Amino acid sequence: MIYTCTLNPAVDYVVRVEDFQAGGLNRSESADMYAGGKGINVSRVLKRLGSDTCAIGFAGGFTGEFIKNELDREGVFHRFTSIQGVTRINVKLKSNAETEINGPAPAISEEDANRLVQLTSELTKRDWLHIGGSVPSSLPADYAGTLIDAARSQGARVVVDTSGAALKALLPYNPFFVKPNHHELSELFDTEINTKEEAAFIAKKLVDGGTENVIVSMGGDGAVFVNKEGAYYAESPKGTVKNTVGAGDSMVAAFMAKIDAGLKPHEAFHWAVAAGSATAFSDDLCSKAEVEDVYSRVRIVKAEQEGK
Ligand SMILES: Nc1ncnc2c1ncn2[C@@H]1O[C@H](COP(=O)(O)OP(=O)(O)O)[C@@H](O)[C@H]1O
Ligand SMILES: O=P(O)(O)OC[C@H]1O[C@](O)(COP(=O)(O)O)[C@@H](O)[C@@H]1O
Repeated sequence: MIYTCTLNPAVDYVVRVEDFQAGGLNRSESADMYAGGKGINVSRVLKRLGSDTCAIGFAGGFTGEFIKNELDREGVFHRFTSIQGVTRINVKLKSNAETEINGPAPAISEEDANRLVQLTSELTKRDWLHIGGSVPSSLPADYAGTLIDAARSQGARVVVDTSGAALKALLPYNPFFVKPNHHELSELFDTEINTKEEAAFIAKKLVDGGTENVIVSMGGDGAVFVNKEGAYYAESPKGTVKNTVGAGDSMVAAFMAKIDAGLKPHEAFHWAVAAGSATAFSDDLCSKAEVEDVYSRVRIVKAEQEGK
């Protein structure tokens, strides 16, 4: 079972405005709400791809109820730890450009935090623990590390999809897989990554440091995969981009699903790029059929030298 842990889930409120004017009255053409947050998106895609998954994390208030109801509707199993506060709403404004406003997290009590640690300590060596998204500031700085230790005590496999200080703090735990985008990787190494070669060079540093598999996603420019065996580059297929929210999460879901099904890491990478692009080309997250359709249009090539 792949457990996805979203410490700071969100209702994603997606509004489309024809020609957005900052400071003026704008009327939206459409407004849709989705159960969001990195792990929740990953679980939704895993379910669509036919993998066993369970979404965990903290949820509270009417927005927390909305998320649980949506997951029920899609048949995604979940075991959220209930909190007193209200789960945030993240605004995704689609106009001439895509603008995102991600809200702060509600406070998490020590008791609720401990209940989630207890839950992750019940995972077994057949399970995965995916930790995704931002970490509420009310939690202790080493909280996500505590979750990892708890899950690993029984042998669960750990995947990390966070950014900034949270990602930096979790790398010493040697995750099985991380998927920063090139901006997040640039920030982590205080550098600027513009090309696939540069992304592979920096990703190899993560592999040398103990992370087993690294995908660096680069939006419409594709992605790079690096592990101990070498590096691969992928081009994103061309298509009409409708929504890139959750494209990265879709990649992560497909990579885990295919490794879990026994594929080699570079083959799982091929599926991961297909899933990312399939989501970019659809209004919501990708379906299995959409991923299969895009798969044949993804080109991956092995880099000539490891890390190049
Ligand atoms: N404009 C696009 N055209 C085609 N594929 C895309 C586009 N944007 C994203 N993707 C696909 O989704 C993946 C993840 O997107 P990216 O924006 O890098 O991740 P994140 O959502 O984590 O920032 C990319 O590697 C690519 O496969
Ligand atoms: O926890 P964070 O970093 O604020 O991110 C949460 C947001 O990221 C998402 O999970 C989308 O992530 P990606 O676009 O990176 O796949 C949204 O659903 C959510 O609003």
